[in-house]
Amino acid sequence: MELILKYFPRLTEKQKEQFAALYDLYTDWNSKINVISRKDITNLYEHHVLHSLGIAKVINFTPSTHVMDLGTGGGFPGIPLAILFPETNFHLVDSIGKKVKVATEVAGAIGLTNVTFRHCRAEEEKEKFDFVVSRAVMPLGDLIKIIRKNISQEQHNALPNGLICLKGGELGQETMPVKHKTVIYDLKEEFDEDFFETKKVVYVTING
Ligand SMILES: C[S@@+](CC[C@H](N)C(=O)[O-])C[C@H]1O[C@@H](n2cnc3c(N)ncnc32)[C@H](O)[C@@H]1O
Repeated sequence: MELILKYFPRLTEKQKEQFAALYDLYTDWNSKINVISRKDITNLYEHHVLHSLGIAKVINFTPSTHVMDLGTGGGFPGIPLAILFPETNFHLVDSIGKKVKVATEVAGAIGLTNVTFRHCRAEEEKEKFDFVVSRAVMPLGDLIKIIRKNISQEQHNALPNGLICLKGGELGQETMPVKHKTVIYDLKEEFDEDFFETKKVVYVTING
């Protein structure tokens, strides 16, 4: 939890309480329904919460922005982002119902009111959003094909609408989209911990 304050020092008391509550909630839910590797639960704040918040080092979502988290699993990056941006709306989608249940239960327990959930394949989701965020779901090219239909034309943010994903060191093997403006941010520039040495945020403009 101190780790989150190290990089996001201006949290409100409510946000601090919400972040602090995640440890017990995820430890409990993860023992029943596996949403993160069991060995990794002690690294929850570094590997999952702070990693999710890497997106906030790239963009400050304006209030009433609509964001879809594609393949949210137990709620990453959607839940940490929803805590950090309480006036932004997050729609968390996953094709596995029991994972959506964990995300729903955690969000309910900490009183998040800016999140909605849907158990479906993202291919079936027809709503429009300003941004789609995603971590560890599928290669960039496949993501772009699926979410092109979901990106709204109306712009409300400093960056044009598009896709923002968290990627690991495997990025070298991924084909970069040729038709879309793409910017890669190194999280090692933002966070000192070794875990972030190879971690990137990839931002792809769609309808910019
Ligand atoms: C490796 S997990 C990552 C979960 C979460 N984003 C995280 O980082 O902890 C990938 C998730 O993507 C979901 N997924 C894969 N393809 C999907 C699709 N087409 N539509 C919705 N969810 C999908 C899977 O059900 C799974 O929960």
